[in-house]
Amino acid sequence: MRLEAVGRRYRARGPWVLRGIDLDVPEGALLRVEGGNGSGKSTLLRLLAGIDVPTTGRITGRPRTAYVPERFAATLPFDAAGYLVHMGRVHGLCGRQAAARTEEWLERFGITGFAGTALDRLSKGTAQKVAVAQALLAEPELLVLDEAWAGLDTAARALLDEAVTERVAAGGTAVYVDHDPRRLAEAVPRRHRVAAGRLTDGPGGADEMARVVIEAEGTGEPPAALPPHSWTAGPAAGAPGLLRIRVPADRADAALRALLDADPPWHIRAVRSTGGTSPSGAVR
Ligand SMILES: Nc1ncnc2c1ncn2[C@@H]1O[C@H](COP(=O)(O)OP(=O)(O)OP(=O)(O)O)[C@@H](O)[C@H]1O
Repeated sequence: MRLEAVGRRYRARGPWVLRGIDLDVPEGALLRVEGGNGSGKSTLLRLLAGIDVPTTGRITGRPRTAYVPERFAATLPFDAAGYLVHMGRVHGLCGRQAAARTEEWLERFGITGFAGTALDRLSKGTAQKVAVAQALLAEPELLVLDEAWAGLDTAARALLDEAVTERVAAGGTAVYVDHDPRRLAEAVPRRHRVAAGRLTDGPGGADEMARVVIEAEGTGEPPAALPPHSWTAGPAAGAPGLLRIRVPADRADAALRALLDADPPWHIRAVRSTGGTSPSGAVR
């Protein structure tokens, strides 16, 4: 997806909240958006999620997208399970898949007991889990998370961390805002800062954005030497026996070495770079 000269203001002749935003959102990228209060982070995320449109400029190449808003409006006339099934259908799942994923995510978040509870009667924490589950259950190509961790308990926050890194390792893209500077830091996000309506690269800059995705086939356990949260395995990676690893470019050699030195060694199926200033392309 690409943003070209995107601007947004909420009133004709009102102040520009965002202006002249050019941004590439490549597949397999993890983007963190930072900025002060009221700087326009949520505005940018709503544009990325496709629930708002730019006043000027254009957004092209939108993938299948799911969004967790900063505030979940739990006013729809559904119970928790009914809402998740409905959202699964909205995201393109068939009825049976939507029901199965609903059951799975209610269980993963430990809220199966609230399946039949009306949305507006859920506690804030449980409602937030439902808000997050609706975005994760359809395995979107682009996941947009606006402070999605806020209000979740420790176990649910860890589950969301894991789900996001899994999506990204599987080739999806995630964009997030979170007040905790350490959020997903181990997964080494590309950082962007919104200030005075403009978007700049955060600390790190373009050269450090390059990531390498490695696909390997094998039968053993993923090597312990791989960085934590860097890989996804089996069906989540696209096929049984497949391991998909996403690491900063400067750690790719070490990851390849760990795969080749494993017993039995992993067969390297593909290596490609994403983001950064280096050209991307598959190498076999
Ligand atoms: N729907 C709206 N109508 C009018 N003004 C809006 C609307 N949404 C946001 N704004 C204004 O746009 C500016 C940026 O708001 P936005 O919520 O995008 O910032 P933010 O960086 O996410 O803020 P915070 O960190 O406080 O959540 C603010 O001045 C806000 O008042």
